[in-house]
Amino acid sequence: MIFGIIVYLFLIYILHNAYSKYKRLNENQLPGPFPIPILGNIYQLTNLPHFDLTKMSEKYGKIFRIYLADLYTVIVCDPIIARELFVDKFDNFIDRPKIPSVKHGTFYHGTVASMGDNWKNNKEIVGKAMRKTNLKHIYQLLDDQVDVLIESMRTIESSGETFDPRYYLTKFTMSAMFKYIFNEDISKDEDVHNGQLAQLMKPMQKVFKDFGTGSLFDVLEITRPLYFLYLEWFTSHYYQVINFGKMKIYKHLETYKPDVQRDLMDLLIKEYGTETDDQILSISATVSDFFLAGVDTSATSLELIVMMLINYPEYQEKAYNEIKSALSSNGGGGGGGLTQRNKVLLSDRQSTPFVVSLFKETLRYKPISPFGLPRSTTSDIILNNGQFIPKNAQILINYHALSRNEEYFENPNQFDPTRFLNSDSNPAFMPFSIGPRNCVGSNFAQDEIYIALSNMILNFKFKSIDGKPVDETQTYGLTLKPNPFKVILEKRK
Ligand code: HEM
Repeated sequence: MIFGIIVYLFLIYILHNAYSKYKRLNENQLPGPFPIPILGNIYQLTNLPHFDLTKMSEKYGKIFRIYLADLYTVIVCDPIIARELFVDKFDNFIDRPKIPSVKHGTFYHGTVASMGDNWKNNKEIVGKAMRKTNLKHIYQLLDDQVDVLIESMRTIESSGETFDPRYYLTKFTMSAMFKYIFNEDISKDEDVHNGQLAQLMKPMQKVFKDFGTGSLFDVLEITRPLYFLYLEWFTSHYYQVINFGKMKIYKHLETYKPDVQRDLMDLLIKEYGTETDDQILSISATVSDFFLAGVDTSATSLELIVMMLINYPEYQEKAYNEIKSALSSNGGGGGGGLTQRNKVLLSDRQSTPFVVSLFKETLRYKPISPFGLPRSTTSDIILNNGQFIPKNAQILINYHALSRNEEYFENPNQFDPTRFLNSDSNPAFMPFSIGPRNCVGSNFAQDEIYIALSNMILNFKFKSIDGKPVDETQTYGLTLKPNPFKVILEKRK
């Protein structure tokens, strides 16, 4: 009897689920592959979904829909459409999907997870705080952190050991963020596996894993409420990151003076206030956003550039020669007088366009973030071409498809940094997204990556440990990482 009822309810559920996927939403609804009840189109995706979805766009066009289980998801593979959505019709695409993993931990506080007018308010506060810290202070802090990185590399080189780019570059971006937000120095000897770096790094890695792989329970409507409770009651890593931020707020408050701004935390305290739990959560969620969105992204970009420098030694030499000649002609700027400086500064960027192009081409050729962060529609909407997108649809930009689009890039499957030398901008190159909700840390990221990369190239030649090219395969996750590899460092004379 009970078994019969369960089977009956299950059949009703399947029928209802199928109906919700097969019913006609609008006469101009988006095309897309056939979804099955419950799983939708998940069964058509492999562990490299950005490739699968690029392939699908050959059949369904520049914009199409898939069902990730029950979540109606729009895949955008064209820069003009991306602009229409994220710039021209921005207000309709302002939100993030209201799924348990977005709500969990922050309850839609902070920058990444907030929605609508709350997001606008948060963005204004964070933008203001970042503009104020984006003065001389940030240049000095990046400079100091690069010194620590180069010193560690020198020690490795002189001891004959191999260099582990993931470990040291993550430590570099993590230390830069510690200095920027908390005004704290991380010493050369501190380990990412012990001490306070580890206190934050370990739970962050678990959060990346959860977000990166995604969960079926997040996208199945029937399991969402229980999944949210599971995340809240039985997982602790997101709260460890949030609580780390809270602990730092209280520590800051012990010495806080409203008219002195030591770091980003002081500015966030000033802008949000700390009288209510809500304000404290807003600050700690913002801090957690910066660590989660800004450490791994920059470290992975640097790791990928090092990989490309090894695999394309001719570009490594070209970059080195460009830096050397920029330092000779700009020699006095760093206090070196007539002698050549032995350190690259952010002010050298103008004189080293090839190094900048190397960074851009790596982000194009190997986008680190396959779909950026998902957006969600606030209402039904008709696009310029008449196509219909329903309310609460998830929107994903397929960055891989954009960067391999022949309409915008000649020989898109070729790694060629020179393509960015003569063109200031390409509408399909948007690694930091576009429109008012693009990456708030894009300037910070570009400064940090430039200063680390150029000084590494100036000081060392990178080689693979077996003389062969490094395997360029990337593993899918929140960021697309290469398989771990080690590097032989050769000191430049
Ligand atoms: C190479 C490095 C980076 C890349 C490629 C990158 C890319 C992105 C992308 C694609 C988005 C999604 C924007 C959207 O919804 O359309 C984003 C959002 C964000 N990024 Fe970055 N990012 C990088 C580094 C950073 C850094 C260093 C920080 C912090 C200093 C940061 C902080 C954020 C935040 C807070 C958001 C959420 C913005 C919002 O919801 O308003 N990112 N980033």
